[in-house]
Amino acid sequence: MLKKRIGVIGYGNMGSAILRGAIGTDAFSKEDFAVYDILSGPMKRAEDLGISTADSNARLCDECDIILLAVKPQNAAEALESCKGHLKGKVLVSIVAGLWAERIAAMIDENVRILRVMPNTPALVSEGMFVLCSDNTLNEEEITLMSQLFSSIGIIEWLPEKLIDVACGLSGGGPAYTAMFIEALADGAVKQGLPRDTAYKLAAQTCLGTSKMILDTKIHPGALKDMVSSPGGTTIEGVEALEKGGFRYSVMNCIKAATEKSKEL
Ligand SMILES: NC(=O)C1=CN([C@@H]2O[C@H](COP(=O)(O)OP(=O)(O)OC[C@H]3O[C@@H](n4cnc5c(N)ncnc54)[C@H](O)[C@@H]3O)[C@@H](O)[C@H]2O)C=CC1
Ligand SMILES: O=C(O)[C@@H]1CCC=N1
Repeated sequence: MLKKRIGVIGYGNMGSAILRGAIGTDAFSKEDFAVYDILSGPMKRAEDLGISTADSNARLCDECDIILLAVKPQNAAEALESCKGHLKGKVLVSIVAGLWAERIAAMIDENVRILRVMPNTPALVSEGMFVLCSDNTLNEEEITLMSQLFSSIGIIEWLPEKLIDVACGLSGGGPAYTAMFIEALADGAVKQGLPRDTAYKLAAQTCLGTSKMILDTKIHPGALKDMVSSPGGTTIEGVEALEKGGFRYSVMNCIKAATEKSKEL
């Protein structure tokens, strides 16, 4: 068990993915966490896993040293309001998209050390991508603990806060775009006669293997593409079809749209 307890405000998609990912590792146990959610469903899901729950955000803050804010951007002000007077001297880790640390500090008006983090849902299977904000007010021990928490369930990267919006556009939302790509690959294969379950398996493992090659061998993505595309072969036919459909332009526009939205939130 850790010396510090982590309280999670909002046990939804992301809060539960982080928590369930972390308690599935050797580094953390259920006793290291507590949860509060305004809805009974998420509270019951946490309790069913043996995670302790508090009866309010204020009580959760009193019981924990580090508070992970994992509510939707539109609920952040209300959640922070309910913590007022209970955060002094604590660490607040916010995963809320588009909510700058300065705004959080102004909302709580207390002596709180703040860290922004941009996570993603593959945390649930310990393959998350976490961008941690290097402009923060944590002490060395807290930075070590946060690095330990997030690297137990994925890869971490420290970036200045001005780059968190683009990280939100790329890795925060990326699982949705990747899942759409996998679905589209599978649809294409189903059209060509492959059974659907087999098509999902082939598509997902192909994305997993390609990602692993890029991360492990550091091969340039363009070199990997060239390695597969034989002259006059099958793959270059597919590459041409993707380019005709504006594939790269669409993907670049997707990241632009998501980044701009994060800036607007
Ligand atoms: N879902 C994702 O893939 C990612 C989400 N994020 C960020 O994570 C945050 C949470 O997103 P999701 O988990 O998708 O949302 P969600 O809607 O699945 O979960 C939010 C939870 O917060 C609870 N909640 C709302 N107001 C509350 C309050 N005042 N006190 C306590 N609990 C409260 C809700 O009942 C809900 O269970 C968002 O700010 C989002 O920007 C960041 C990266 C990826
Ligand atoms: O779209 C959303 O609200 C969140 C932020 C990052 C990924 N998903």
